[in-house]
Amino acid sequence: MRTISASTAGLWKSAHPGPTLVVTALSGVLAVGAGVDLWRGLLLVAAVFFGQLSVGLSNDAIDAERDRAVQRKDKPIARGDISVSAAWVGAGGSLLLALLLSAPLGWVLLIAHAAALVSAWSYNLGLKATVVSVVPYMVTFGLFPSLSTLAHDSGQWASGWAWVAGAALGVALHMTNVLPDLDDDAQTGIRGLPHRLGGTAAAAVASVTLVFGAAAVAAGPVQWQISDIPAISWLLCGVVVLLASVTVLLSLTGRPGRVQFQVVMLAALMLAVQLVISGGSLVH
Ligand SMILES: CC(C)=CCC/C(C)=C/CC/C(C)=C/COP(=O)(O)OP(=O)(O)O
Repeated sequence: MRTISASTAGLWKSAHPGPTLVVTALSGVLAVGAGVDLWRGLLLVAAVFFGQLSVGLSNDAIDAERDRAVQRKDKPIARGDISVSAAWVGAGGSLLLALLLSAPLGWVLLIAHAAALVSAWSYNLGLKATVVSVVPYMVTFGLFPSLSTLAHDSGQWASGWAWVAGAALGVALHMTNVLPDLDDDAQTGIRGLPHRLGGTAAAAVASVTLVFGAAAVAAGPVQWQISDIPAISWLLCGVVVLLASVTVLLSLTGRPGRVQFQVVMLAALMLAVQLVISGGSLVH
């Protein structure tokens, strides 16, 4: 019989803990940048955390058969550590909590968060195997900065540049997240956009979109007046260009893809921190 702690550990591992924590941290940093009150910020961070748990758990529940077929050692369901139904209960409960925690922040925020989650679940439910696999990532991450600005009392949508930057980072995340799984996916019939492009081209697209996202975060808040970009933004933009080059170089040298995904997540966090340090506003 499985112990409670082993099941909890399995559920946590199944929820894609790395991306869950990074996306949750991003919501916190952006909430600070948007000047959200402490209690509203905490509610938002908790809502985003549970929303991400629901995305990660449902992803593994849906992929269970395929992951078993290729004997994925990193998947608790495929290893037999937890059951598919446990993952579904966790995913459903987390989704409910995400929506309940979003509701006190206003109905526009609730709808925006629900839309971001529907988009992410649509990836899990089938879009991941199609040529438009990147679209849910663009929609979810395009909406993402607005979750922080809508959580503010003034309840505004984020500016266009923030949608563009979020969508661009979403593309980079998708392109690099699938890199380590290209062979397993080929065996189980998953042919999303990065699979069709091939590993090196996907890494190249990730690098270009990463740099584009960094440019939008640096120049967007100053209405693309290049001379007004603060020194700290230039500096962090330079670091992102370096990270983007590393992403391509790692692919060209045939290194395992997990590192590229971690590089993109690090860059996304850095860009959010840059926005806060430079005092850039998400709403103009
Ligand atoms: C739009 C969207 C899904 C946003 C969610 C943000 C994010 C990066 C979540 C991580 C969990 C996840 C669904 C990864 C993709 O799984 P996979 O099945 O491609 O890869 P896997 O084999 O590692 O589970």
